[in-house]
Amino acid sequence: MSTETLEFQAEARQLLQLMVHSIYSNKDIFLRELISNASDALDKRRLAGLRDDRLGAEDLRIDVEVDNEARTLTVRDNGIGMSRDDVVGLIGTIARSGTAETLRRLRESKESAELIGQFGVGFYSVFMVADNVVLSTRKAGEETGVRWESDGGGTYTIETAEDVPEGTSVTLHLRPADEEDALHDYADERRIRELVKRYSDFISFPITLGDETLNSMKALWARQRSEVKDEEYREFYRRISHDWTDPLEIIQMRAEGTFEYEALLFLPSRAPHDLYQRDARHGIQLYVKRVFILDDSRELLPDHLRFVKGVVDAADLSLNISREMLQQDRHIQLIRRRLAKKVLSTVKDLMRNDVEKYRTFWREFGPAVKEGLLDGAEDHKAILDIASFASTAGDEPVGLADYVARMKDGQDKIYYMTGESRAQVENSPHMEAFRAKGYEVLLLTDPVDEIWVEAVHDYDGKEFQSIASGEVDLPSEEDPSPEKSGRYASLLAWLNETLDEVQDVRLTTRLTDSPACLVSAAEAITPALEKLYRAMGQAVSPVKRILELNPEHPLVSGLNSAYEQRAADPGLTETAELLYGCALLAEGGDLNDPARFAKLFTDRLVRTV
Ligand SMILES: Nc1ncnc2c1ncn2[C@@H]1O[C@H](COP(=O)(O)OP(=O)(O)OP(=O)(O)O)[C@@H](O)[C@H]1O
Repeated sequence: MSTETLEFQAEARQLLQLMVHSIYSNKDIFLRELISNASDALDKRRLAGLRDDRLGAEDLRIDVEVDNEARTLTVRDNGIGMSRDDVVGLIGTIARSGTAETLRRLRESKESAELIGQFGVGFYSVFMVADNVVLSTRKAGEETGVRWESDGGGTYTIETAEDVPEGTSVTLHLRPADEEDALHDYADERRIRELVKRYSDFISFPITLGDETLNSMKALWARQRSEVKDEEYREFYRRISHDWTDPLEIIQMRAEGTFEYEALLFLPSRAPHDLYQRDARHGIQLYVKRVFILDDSRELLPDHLRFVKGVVDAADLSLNISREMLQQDRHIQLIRRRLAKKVLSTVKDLMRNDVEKYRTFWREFGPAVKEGLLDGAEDHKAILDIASFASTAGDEPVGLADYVARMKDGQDKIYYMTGESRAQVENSPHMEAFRAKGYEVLLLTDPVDEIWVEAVHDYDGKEFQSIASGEVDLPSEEDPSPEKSGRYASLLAWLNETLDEVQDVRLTTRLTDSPACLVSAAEAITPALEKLYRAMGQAVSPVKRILELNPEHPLVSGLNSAYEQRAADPGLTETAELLYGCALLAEGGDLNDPARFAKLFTDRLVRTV
């Protein structure tokens, strides 16, 4: 058979370069990557066998062989194998999205090694320890096999091979050991034994070296928590999550009775890069009686908990269950509800007992969890219970229960303001009276906050109230006196007519230092939400807002007197425009015509110098 020489795809080549000139400290991990791939291939084979007798295989296993003389190490499985196209497409290419980005991060990052596994580039890690690699494989059910070989440079060779058994074997020609470079002697059986035990003990297929089985094969989720070492959990987490940081929290569950299942879940300690991408992978694998069935099982946890990783092993499902069937299955829905509850209650415990961990969790995943406030009401209360928000009360985020406990006498609402940043919200004029009177205000600055506050009515019977929309009714606050309103009546009417941008002009007690602010009508959408809808491509007609004036401010009272004396003065119209513009700028809004504002403003300044 003729041998073909092919080039690695450009990104793959770059990645190989990184591996060959590896500066990563932990080169041991190549073995775990190979075993992990072999185990995946065995899972696929077992599943294929369940669905098609011809693909079944006895004695699924992973064999490791070392040849000290030849300095080779082979990892062989009798799993699903690969066709020629598979080899070219999967091994010669990095097919997953985000590769360019990954490479950039790999090059720049100090924690580079931690990124290798995350993006499905595991196989290439063999070039950290080998200067030549041969992969022989035959796909289950196919007649002929394939032999692939590369030294990790720009090219590889590929040829048809007749005498290859079903499954895959990968033979590494090992580079000379160099302890200084943390390149150990991987032809040393003791080392191999130790590495398999450390990294791959829980793999559910036997991993053998000669006659010896190296791993215990115990499914971690079926073992008592007290029997499992933290290190074993961490390794397992790494395998299923491709995240090299340790998990934040481990959750183990077991349900007995009519419908039995076991679950082992992990809360990661940092958000994956694709958390907010629509096609982001979910982290739950489904097993049925220890047999791997599916990963990326979206049905097992609601979307807003998509970052949770782990395994669910259900005893009573059919091995033939498909994704479509999962969506319909009543038991699955039950599991989903229980898992979601358990995750939220675990976070609640952290909030009480381990604030550091809780804070990490909420910082990384809070915005995703809050998406759960937008759909069915099921977990609203549990989500609000574990939510925390920046607040005017201090630098640390506060929970709603704490907010409610601190509410002032007579206060019956939870005050909040949404916006793009803490500074913007905190310095906005709307905050003035609340600050002056000592009311705590929550500062909601995640984009999702704009939406959920519309959907959720109250917490613990206390209504959410935006301080930037509707009328403020601070307890014990009096409305601007009727007498004062009378004195300002003609100014208000005139401004209302003059300023096209506003829907109404009125007096307020909301302000102490600023002359004016803009508020949304109680039922209207906020400017931020308007912006958000536009960004999502929805047509929204511009929403007019209400200009509120502080009658105690010299600019407002002065304008009132001036208007009484010389209503026809065109300078007053400019003052009105400037007043409106200042109110918009103060809350971080965008002026319609910044050049005109700057000009009017400059003209005024000229008169003062
Ligand atoms: N022993 C094997 N048997 C069958 N297919 C394999 C084997 N090893 C690798 N492959 C195929 O090659 C693909 C690429 O492997 P690689 O290790 O580079 O990435 P991955 O396994 O997808 O991601 P990760 O290593 O991060 O889990 C695998 O997804 C799998 O389809």
